[in-house]
Order: sequence, then C-alpha cells, then structure tokens
Amino acid sequence: ASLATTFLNHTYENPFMNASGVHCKDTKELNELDNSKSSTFITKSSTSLKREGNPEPRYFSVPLGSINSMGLPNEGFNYYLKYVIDRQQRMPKGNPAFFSVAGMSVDENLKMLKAVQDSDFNGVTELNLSCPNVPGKPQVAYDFDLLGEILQKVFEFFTKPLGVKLPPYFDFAHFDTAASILNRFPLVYVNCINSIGNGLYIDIEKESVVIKPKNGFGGLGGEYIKPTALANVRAFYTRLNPSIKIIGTGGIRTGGDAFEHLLCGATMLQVGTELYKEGVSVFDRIERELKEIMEKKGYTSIEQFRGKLRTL
Ligand SMILES: O=C(O)c1[nH]c(=O)[nH]c(=O)c1I
Repeated sequence: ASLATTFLNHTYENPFMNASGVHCKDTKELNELDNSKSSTFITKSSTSLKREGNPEPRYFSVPLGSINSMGLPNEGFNYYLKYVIDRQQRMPKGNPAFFSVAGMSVDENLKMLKAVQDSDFNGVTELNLSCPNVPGKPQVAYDFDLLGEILQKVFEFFTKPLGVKLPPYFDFAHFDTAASILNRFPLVYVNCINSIGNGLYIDIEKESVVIKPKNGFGGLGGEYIKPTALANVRAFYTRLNPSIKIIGTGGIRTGGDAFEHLLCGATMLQVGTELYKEGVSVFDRIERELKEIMEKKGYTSIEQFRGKLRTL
C-alpha cells in the first residue's frame, strides 16, 4: 500500500507532518523533523518579534492528551523565514515547507504576510486564526465579521498558497457560516482543528491545576479531541469548494486515527500531542500502522477511501 499524497501539485511520500507549535520552535527541532519520516514540517506560529510566552509550567501531558497555554512563545518572524529560505537553498528538491503566522492584530498579520509574499519562500503559508491562549485576545475565527474582513484584506495582495488554521466549531450554524465565508476566498486548505480552547485538567492528589497561566485553563489536545476534530474535518469537507483541501489535526495517535481522518476527507494529517510525547519516531509507527490497516482492507492507495465515510 502506498501512502503517497498529492497536495498542491506536489506528491509527498505520506500525508503526515507535525502540528504547528509542536517540535518546531527552533532550528534543532525543525532539522530533526525534516530528517524524520514526517513528509514535511510546519514552523511554530510566529509574531513579528520574538515572544517569551506565558510563565511555566504551560504545557502538560496527561494520560488522554495534553493541555497547554503557551502564550505564543516563538523566535520571531524573521527567524523562521530565514530557516525556510535557507532550507530551500540547501535542499532545492526538498518537499515544500509550511510557514505559520499568528499576529496579535489584523495589521500584524498583514505585515507578516506581505513579507512572506515579497520573500523567496516558495512553500505554503498557514494563517493561524485560532490561538486560544493570548489573554485578552478573542480568537479571530470565532468572530465571523473579523474572519471575513481579514481574509478580504489578505487576498488583496497575497498570491502564494495560503491555508487557515481553525479552532473547533460545535454548532451546525457555525459550520455553515464559517464555510460560506471561507468559500469566498482562494484558500488552498483549511486546517481543522486547533486545540479545544480553555479546558481544565486537575491533579487530584495536589488538588490543583497543572499549568500556571490562566489559573490552569488551557487548550486541549490528544485523545480528548478526536471526535471533535473528525466532525470538523467532515463538516468542512462536505461544505467547502473541492479546491479547498482539508488538513486533519487532532487526536491522531495511531494509524487507525489517521485512517478515520482520511475517511472524513482530510488530505494532509498533522500530529501534535502524540509527537510531543513520543518524538519524531511517532511518524514511523503511525505510517506502519496505517499501511497495515490499508492492506488488511485491500486498499493500495489513500484515494480509494478518502472522504468515503459511510452514513447509516
Ligand atoms: O499557546 C500557544 O502558543 C498556542 N497553543 C495552542 O494550542 N494553539 C495555538 O494556536 C497556539 I499560538
């Protein structure tokens, strides 16, 4: 069975990559990703200037997933742009990389995207509209007027491939409204989902929360969020123009989880919490498991079942 995946006219050897924010903060982590069985990588969401982020502990692995309130710590926009452009020069035949931006304002996002547009970067850009952990900043993707406004302004000048990272939605009216806005723009993908915002994990022995920022409230990842992630992948796959692909993120821990995201219609698959727990060897394991499932079912390619989720 082949895991070959064509996305934006490029064929990747498999659909797997990291989720932004995990194992992608600096050159060391990005190089390790690039040298792993991950088919490509995405950088940590960047702001114009370097940010320290929230006080620690701000990420905590728990049995069924993770909780985080990182607060957008990153090395700054120029650091990551330099990394991806140096890599293009080092590896001209390398798989296109993904570059994530998460400005603290519409203007900051426009400024970074203009710089990407004017740069030699030839990969894919992800506009993160769903960071749940910057105190006082409501998520753009939960403000539908702002969502339409920012995309309108972006596509007045941005002509390179652009996707958006979305938070989970939980209501059909929201799926419908979000999709009707997104369908107005030449996006190449939507990435569903970001962490489920503002969960609370308690350590019963200590009778305490486990992360310092926001009195312990943080974005949930891992097994907790797979049903919500699958629903969002399916909801947008069935609502968006076929030219807008879906990247499936959330709760991918095994080959079976990956298969389920593909059944819902995902093209690329991102691994976050499980990558944090296992390291880059997680890609070897998940790829092997997905191949085994496909062979047991008699599939030789992903196209044979992508999006073909049955209903009753
Ligand atoms: O707190 C973070 O840095 C963070 N954490 C997340 O769970 N999702 C995000 O998009 C971000 I920008």
